[in-house]
Amino acid sequence: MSKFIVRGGNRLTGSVKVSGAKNSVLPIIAASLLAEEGESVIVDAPPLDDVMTISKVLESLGAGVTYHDDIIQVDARTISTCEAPYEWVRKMRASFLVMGPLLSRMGRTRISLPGGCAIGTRPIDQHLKGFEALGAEINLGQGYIEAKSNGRLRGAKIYLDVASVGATENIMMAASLAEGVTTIENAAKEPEIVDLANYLNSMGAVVRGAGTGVIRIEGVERLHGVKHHVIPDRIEAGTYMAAAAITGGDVFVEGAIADHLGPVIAKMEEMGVTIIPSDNGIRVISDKPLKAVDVKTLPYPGFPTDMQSQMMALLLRSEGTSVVTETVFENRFMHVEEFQHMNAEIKVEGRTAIVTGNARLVGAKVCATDLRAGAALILAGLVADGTTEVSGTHHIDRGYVHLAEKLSGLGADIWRVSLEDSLPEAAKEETAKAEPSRAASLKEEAPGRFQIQPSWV
Ligand SMILES: CC(=O)N[C@H]1[C@@H](OP(=O)(O)OP(=O)(O)OC[C@H]2O[C@@H](n3ccc(=O)[nH]c3=O)[C@H](O)[C@@H]2O)O[C@H](CO)[C@@H](O)[C@@H]1O
Ligand SMILES: C=C(OP(=O)(O)O)C(=O)O
Repeated sequence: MSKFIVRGGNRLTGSVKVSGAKNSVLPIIAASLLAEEGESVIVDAPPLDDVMTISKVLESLGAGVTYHDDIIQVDARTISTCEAPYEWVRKMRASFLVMGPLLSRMGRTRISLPGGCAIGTRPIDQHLKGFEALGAEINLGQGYIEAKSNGRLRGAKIYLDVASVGATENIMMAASLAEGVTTIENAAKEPEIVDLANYLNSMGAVVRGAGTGVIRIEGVERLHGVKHHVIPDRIEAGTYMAAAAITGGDVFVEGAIADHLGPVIAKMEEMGVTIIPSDNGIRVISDKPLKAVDVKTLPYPGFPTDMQSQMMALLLRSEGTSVVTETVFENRFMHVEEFQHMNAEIKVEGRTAIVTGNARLVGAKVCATDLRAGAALILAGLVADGTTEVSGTHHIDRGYVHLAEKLSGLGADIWRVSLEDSLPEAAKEETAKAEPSRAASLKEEAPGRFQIQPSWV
């Protein structure tokens, strides 16, 4: 068990480097399953818990996976089963992305149903509709989904009822080895879709139109392993941009691609933040009071739902009242209650949250209910009076590499404590309440009891 401790009040300055995109690397690792020849080498793979989870899924299928210095190597020539176990699929929805590759390469697959999660029910009907259109027979039972095809999948025209990122990716991967041409209409347009298409194309696939609403895939007979560099994580970048903006800072977010962050940049500029994009990153200068703005999440190129909670933290510190509308997920306001523990005034009405600005945030014990909620609470902690303790760190570890270290590098007063079970209750209580100086001295007094959490590597 661990938590982040944040002491508010520091202005952030300096430079922070963005890691590879979680939402790119996960489908790309899944797509490596399609390589019947050669090894796949995925560079700039961030050492995230989600990356470990998908690697475990691949290993359970018989693939060889190694990780070293942000490089993942996958040998999928050795896959021996097409059944992905509950043990790993339950941990992360993106595990379901192995279904398309397995179905098209092996002609059959059985995968545990991915669970719903805090932010919404997250059905998979569009993935299954796509597989059926490609000729697969789908059966559901005992918590598993089975898909079978009689020979090769056959290309088809598929219209997605919602522009689902995961369904677009799963269908693109399945269609890459299908016979004939597949067209996905109302496809998702996210940069991660383009990254996956580039990866598939360098493996030998023929995918055209990624990044637009219509993607055309001409099936090929075989794909091979390649080396690929994952794009920088636009949501991690947006989170550090928000950290600079909320603290009145001046931060260079190295590696951030302005083209991928259009709506985030537009909203921050509307708030009065100066954004200077360059070839190798984005500089964010926040030297004026922030102005309230309204935000509505939408599929790309709209405002990303994965930045909604971080934006709400900023709006709490802006002048005026803002309206935040979440249209992508039906339950993505769980952070509101946690913000309220920090003295925030927010009223939720259905999919809309009315945020009262100029909040005097106070440090509190709060819980990350999902990945981005955790990031948003840390942002609020950076400007709160006193100390904020954010638990639920396993959510944050899914998507942020060395978050405390990166923020400390910019001057934030944040660190992570891990309480070993052996620590007496009284000491745990004391530490939980401790001021940083006290926690630091406890670290020295009891070496081994406190530690920076190791990453999975
Ligand atoms: C690993 C990954 O890339 N995760 C991202 C991906 O998730 P993910 O791929 O799961 O998100 P989707 O784009 O599929 O979901 C968008 C909406 O479509 C609905 N839906 C989806 C599939 C389906 O078959 N039926 C259906 O109704 C969902 O419930 C949701 O309301 O895109 C989301 C939306 O940008 C991001 O928040 C996630 O960070
Ligand atoms: C919702 C997210 O991810 P996932 O789809 O992996 O749950 C996210 O990255 O904010």
